[in-house]
Amino acid sequence: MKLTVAAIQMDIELGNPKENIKRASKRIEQAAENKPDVIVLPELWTTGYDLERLDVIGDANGEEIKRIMSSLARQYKVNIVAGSVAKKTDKGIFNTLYAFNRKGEMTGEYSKLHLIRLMQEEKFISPGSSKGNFMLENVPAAGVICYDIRFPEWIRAHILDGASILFVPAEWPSQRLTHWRNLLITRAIENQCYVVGCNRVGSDKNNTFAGHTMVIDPWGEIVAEAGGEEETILYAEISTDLVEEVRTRIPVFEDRRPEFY
Ligand SMILES: O=C(O)CCC(=O)C(=O)O
Repeated sequence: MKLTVAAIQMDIELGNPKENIKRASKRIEQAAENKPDVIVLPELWTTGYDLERLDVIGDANGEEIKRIMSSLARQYKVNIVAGSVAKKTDKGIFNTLYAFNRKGEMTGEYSKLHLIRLMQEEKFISPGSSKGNFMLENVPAAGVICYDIRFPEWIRAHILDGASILFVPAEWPSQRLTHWRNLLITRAIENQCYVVGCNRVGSDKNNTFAGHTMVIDPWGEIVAEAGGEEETILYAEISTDLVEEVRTRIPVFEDRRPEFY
């Protein structure tokens, strides 16, 4: 099966959900003109890392974003991996990814498990507690968020649950671009899966962000990669047959020795 991905590499206006929702909706409309199978957004794209104000500008139970994204998915008959947003609940604020199918039904929800202390995320956001596997058409997929890719055991857990495409919305800073590119490529090689990393561009008061939205195939080859500064929509084709081919050629999953790990 072949799927076309459109990953939206956008700038985010700090603390301004209204403006960011307008921008992202416009980008989704643009991407939909090329009839991709799935559209992807970056991490915390409604608010940016305006952590101190998330209790005011976060989305109560994610309701507004779920409504808008579900309606866009239905309108354009496209799957949407709606990046992540700050979800306010009575148990705390979560950094939560949502996925929708072409009918606008929610197919996945995942709250970031690993919070990045370097950016003080843990002071304002509560960690999730479950995996991000979901079905994309008939293909098992998973979503994790940004810093999560530094934890190979967490990614492997999703792959062992069947995922053959890993979506990674991010707000990854430029100083660590080398880590972003190498971690994504390595996760693709070791798990013999597609990796779609969707990062933002632009700056906030603390960081400049790296862009370099990428799609990597299960052999570790870069199928498409955006630049580091421009807003763009990155298109790439995914072939699930290649996942099977690579896993047959080097049967890593059959050769594992988990009794020793
Ligand atoms: O791990 C990193 O270097 C960056 C992670 C990050 O920016 C995030 O999780 O938002």
